[in-house]
Amino acid sequence: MADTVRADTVRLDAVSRVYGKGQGAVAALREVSVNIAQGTFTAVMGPSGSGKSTFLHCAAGLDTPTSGTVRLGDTDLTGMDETKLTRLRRQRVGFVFQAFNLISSLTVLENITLPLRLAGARPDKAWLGEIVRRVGLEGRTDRRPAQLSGGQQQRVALARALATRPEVIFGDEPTGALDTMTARDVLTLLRETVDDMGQTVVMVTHDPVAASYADTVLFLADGRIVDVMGAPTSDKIAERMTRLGAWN
Ligand SMILES: Nc1ncnc2c1ncn2[C@@H]1O[C@H](COP(=O)(O)OP(=O)(O)OP(=O)(O)O)[C@@H](O)[C@H]1O
Repeated sequence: MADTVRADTVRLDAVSRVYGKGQGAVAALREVSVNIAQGTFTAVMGPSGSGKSTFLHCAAGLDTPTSGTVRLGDTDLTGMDETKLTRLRRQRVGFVFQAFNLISSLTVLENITLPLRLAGARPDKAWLGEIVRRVGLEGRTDRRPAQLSGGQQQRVALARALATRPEVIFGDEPTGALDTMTARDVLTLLRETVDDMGQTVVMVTHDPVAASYADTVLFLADGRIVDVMGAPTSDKIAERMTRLGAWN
């Protein structure tokens, strides 16, 4: 597949995000440009305050850049009103957060199908069965989130993110609340969605081991992409982060 040309799923061109005005203004992103190809797994790392969350929020249509453009496939998000952005996020983007963000009064299956119902789409039973099986939740779909372990809850969140067949899944520290072994299971699942299902995943993380599951690691410092690493290993990532002063 090395000679296959992949389309870009997410594309940022000269994206800047400035919070506040005048003397107190903070440039969280400075002219960031990056293309993220379909069917790839990208990790975003950088010291605290380097702009990782801002990057993710701008790329996912949760925040609007001060300047520059963000594209999802052929769609330019710049200038979209909140109603259109909400629809786009529901139908074309999946999210996995550190805190799982499941609804405690709903069953596992109801949580998984919630984005579909919000988007007014009819759940495709075969597809739901496939993702429930993939994330290893067979036989648990009638439970409530509180009856599941943290790792199982994050699997529900991943299944929920996959339910609408999104063009991209954004993860914000998706393994941040999990113990090491459980985190590895969830990372393996994310990796499999990329390798087996052609999913595109973009994940912010502080953890070099988590980032090593990606194809590419983007390093942010002071609002800029300062390095891009292919074929990452946790040692190479940790060394790069040390040079960025992340752990001083
Ligand atoms: N709503 C806001 N108002 C003002 N400044 C903000 C706001 N959100 C973020 N910032 C500033 O923008 C910069 C980048 O923040 P961001 O949260 O994107 O960094 P981060 O790399 O995700 O940090 P962390 O690893 O600590 O979560 C920081 O200087 C932060 O203080």
